[in-house]
Amino acid sequence: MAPTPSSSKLNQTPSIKTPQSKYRLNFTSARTPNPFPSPNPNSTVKETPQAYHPIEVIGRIRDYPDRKEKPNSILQANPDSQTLRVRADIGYRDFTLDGISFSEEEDLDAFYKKFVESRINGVKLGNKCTIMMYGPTGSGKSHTMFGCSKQAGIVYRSLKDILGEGEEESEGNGGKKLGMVTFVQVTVLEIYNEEIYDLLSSSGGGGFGIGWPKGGNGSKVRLEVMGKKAKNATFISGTEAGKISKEIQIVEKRRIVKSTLCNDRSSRSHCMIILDVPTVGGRLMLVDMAGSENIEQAGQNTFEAKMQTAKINQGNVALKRVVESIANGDSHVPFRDSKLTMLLQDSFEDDKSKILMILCASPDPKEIHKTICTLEYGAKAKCIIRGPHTPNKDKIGADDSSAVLLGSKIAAMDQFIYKLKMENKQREKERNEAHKLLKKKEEEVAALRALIEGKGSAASEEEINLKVNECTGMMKLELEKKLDECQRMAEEFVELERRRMEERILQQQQEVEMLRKRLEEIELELCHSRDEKSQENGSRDMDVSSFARRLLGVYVDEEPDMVKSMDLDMGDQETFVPNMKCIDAIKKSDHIGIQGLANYQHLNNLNQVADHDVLVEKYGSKLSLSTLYEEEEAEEEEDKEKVEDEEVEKGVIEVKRIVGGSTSGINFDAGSSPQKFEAPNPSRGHLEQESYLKDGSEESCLSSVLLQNEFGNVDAASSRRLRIQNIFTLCGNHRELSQQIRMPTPAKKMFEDSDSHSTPFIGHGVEECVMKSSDKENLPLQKDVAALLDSGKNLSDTMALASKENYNPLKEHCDAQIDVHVKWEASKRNNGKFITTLKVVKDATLSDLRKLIEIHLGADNREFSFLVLGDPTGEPVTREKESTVQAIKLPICNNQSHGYLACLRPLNHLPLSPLPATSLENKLPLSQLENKLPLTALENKLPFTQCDGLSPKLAQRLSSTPFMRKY
Ligand SMILES: Nc1ncnc2c1ncn2[C@@H]1O[C@H](COP(=O)(O)OP(=O)(O)OP(=O)(O)O)[C@@H](O)[C@H]1O
Repeated sequence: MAPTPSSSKLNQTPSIKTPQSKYRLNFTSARTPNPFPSPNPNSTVKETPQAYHPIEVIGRIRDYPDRKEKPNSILQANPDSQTLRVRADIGYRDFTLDGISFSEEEDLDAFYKKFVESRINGVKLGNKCTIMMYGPTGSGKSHTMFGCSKQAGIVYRSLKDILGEGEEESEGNGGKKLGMVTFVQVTVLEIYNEEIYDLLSSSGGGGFGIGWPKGGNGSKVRLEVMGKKAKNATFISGTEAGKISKEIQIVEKRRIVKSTLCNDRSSRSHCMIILDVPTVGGRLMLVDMAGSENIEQAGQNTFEAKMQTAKINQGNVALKRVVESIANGDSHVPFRDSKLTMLLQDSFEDDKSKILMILCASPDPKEIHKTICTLEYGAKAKCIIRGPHTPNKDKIGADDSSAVLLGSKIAAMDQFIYKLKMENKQREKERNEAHKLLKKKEEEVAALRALIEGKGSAASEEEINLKVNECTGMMKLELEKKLDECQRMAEEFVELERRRMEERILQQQQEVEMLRKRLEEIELELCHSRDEKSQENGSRDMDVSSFARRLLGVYVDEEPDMVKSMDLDMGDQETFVPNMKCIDAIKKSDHIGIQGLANYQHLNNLNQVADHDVLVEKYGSKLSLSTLYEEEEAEEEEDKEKVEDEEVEKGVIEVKRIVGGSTSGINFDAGSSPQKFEAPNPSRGHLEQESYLKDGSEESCLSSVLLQNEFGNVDAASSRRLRIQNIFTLCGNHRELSQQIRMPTPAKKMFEDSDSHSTPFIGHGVEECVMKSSDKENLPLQKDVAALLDSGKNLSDTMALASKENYNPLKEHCDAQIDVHVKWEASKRNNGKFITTLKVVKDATLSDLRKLIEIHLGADNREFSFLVLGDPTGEPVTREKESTVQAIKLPICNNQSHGYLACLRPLNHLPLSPLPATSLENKLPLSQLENKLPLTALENKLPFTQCDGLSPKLAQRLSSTPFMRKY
């Protein structure tokens, strides 16, 4: 067992084991003198003027006088009488106390005098003292406090000391009696189960020695604690110690006691006797505490006993905590944990109060554990140090540290304050700047207001104008940018279109060139065909050859002086051209309505004869040839001159035969040369013409007139007549051309869709006109014209009449017959060449129509089949079905003339025409053609079929070219 530090070394070495001993040790040198001198002369406690131990601990070791065999004591006091050694089998443990007293050695009187009497003397002097009895049950606490029959206890002795027994002091004391305090007030309280009972008071009555109950809590008065004292506690006062002591002993019997294993009459409550000395203000508190044993050790097994023991221990434990707290220097001392500590608070806090703790212990080895606990408790209580004025003065060091801490805190706060000040200055500076800025803005606002309100609208107008100018400038810039962009885009577009047009023109030029070459081939083919069939067909081939030459001549670069105009005011030589038209019109006449190729050729030969002979005579052969052919071809024609001369001779013979054999209005001098014609006899004009028509001859009297007029061998009347005849013809031509231009959309569109733009449909109108002119039904018209000529009316009236009357017979004629326009089917290699227009009866079938077409085709005949255009199947009509299909089933191409379209599909797939599928006019925009005046030589060379679909202006120009109307 570790030795307990000796109390004797308290002032020398820090032997105290309590945690807060360091604080206590720091002030050992500043101890104040003990105001209550220890009665024990052997006490080692040194009184210091500044600090002292408020609790003096004395050990009281009981004795067992009743036992015969005393147990070996485990307690042994050192020679200094301040160290108690607890011996055990395994060692010992020393406890330093303020005094040790063995009851065996010192009875109560000696003990009282040694350790208590001095305290009581202080009470008599007005001091306060608390004497507590602490120890386990059966350790002699009550015995020491109250004594026994043989010995008086501390209570009596104290009362005796305080009240005295009437004995006067000796003269050595100055003749002054110690018993000058004549009475004391005594209060006896019981603290049981954390309740305070007034043992001097009972419900059943009061007064000393009168009717006190023997026990139990039934008559006890429970008191409340007010502050640090029991409220309304009963006290007894007296001057006689014996009586009071007796009374105390009597009421003490009212305490709750119970028999335990340790004590037959174990006190179960704390008893507190308060002796107040009113005359001096002294107080003596005597506390007999209940046993501090453990519950198990007390043998309390029942629930009530355990609860009771717990309550008792609650007071002891609370007192123990208070002592420890004070010893540890805690800022809080748990006085309120129990009623006992609450009543003892003044004893611990009052500087004038002194505590004497008597530790009662048993030397019995069986009680060694309780003994050690008691000694430990006392040793801790002994460590309590009180300052000179307050019990917690030992916290000065902490205060110093707190001061340092506070100083550092203050410094930090100063620094923080400085920082705040700096920030405040910065913000103040910012605020001033903001204030200045605000003032400046306010001034600006005020100036603006003044400007708006005061200075009037002039300034505002200037500002507005300035802004408007700015906006205008910006908009102008944007507009210029957009204009530049548009200009650039336009230039790009124009350039693109220009390139496109150039490419197109180049392509068209190539096409024209190709067309020209193809025409030359056609001419050659026709020449060959003529050569081959010249013997069979005679003069007809000559006509074809002549026609081919004419056609070829169209595409020869025209001479600048070449006349192609239809102006009626031209000279006689200029009438050659319209006369050619008349001749061509006459060629078209046929009594069955079919364009007779033989008649056409024959009449053409007549033309050739007239042209050639007259021109040779008048202008020379070269000039005559140059108007019809190219000069280069003239050389070639010289090789064929003989053949042509034969043809001319045949034509002249034919003309002579016609004129001579008929009664035509044109009289040829049979005996004269072919170049000489007689003027027609107007009086016989009708008859001659009628006979001519009846004769069925194809030649027209007008042709004769033309020829006669062309060569200038006619008189003025005949010339006038000839011109009117030309007008008549031209009016018919013009009408038909106009009809073609006004052709309704379906029919026109049909031609366009069938890629038949190059179809010479305009030619149909001319032929039709000629046919009607040559028809019998046209006789009245021609008679009217003749009469008109005879009457000498002007040309305009004549022309108007011709134009007007020229149309009516057609309608009547169409009632019995229909027009069938025959053409080849258009393809990539074939442009849909127009063949002719045939007149057939309504009942005619395709088989009948085939016969006529084959006759018309003649040498160019080839196998073909009819296409019923518009048929969804697109299939041609088979040969077997042609006899069952009527011509009127063919698609209508002209609603006014009841024309029908017979489209032929070649079966041998030979290219009928080398013309390209597209032509220049079909590609060029109409507007371009209209505006492209005058026409170039290239355009004048275009075939007549190219006029179809063109604008009237352009078509008229093209159709006015006489060489282009026939092919
Ligand atoms: N020093 C002593 N000399 C003679 N007898 C004693 C002494 N101490 C105690 N006794 C006797 O021992 C018995 C118990 O003592 P006491 O009642 O004083 O114990 P206690 O500590 O008060 O116990 P409890 O706490 O239970 O009240 C008593 O009969 C008492 O007479």
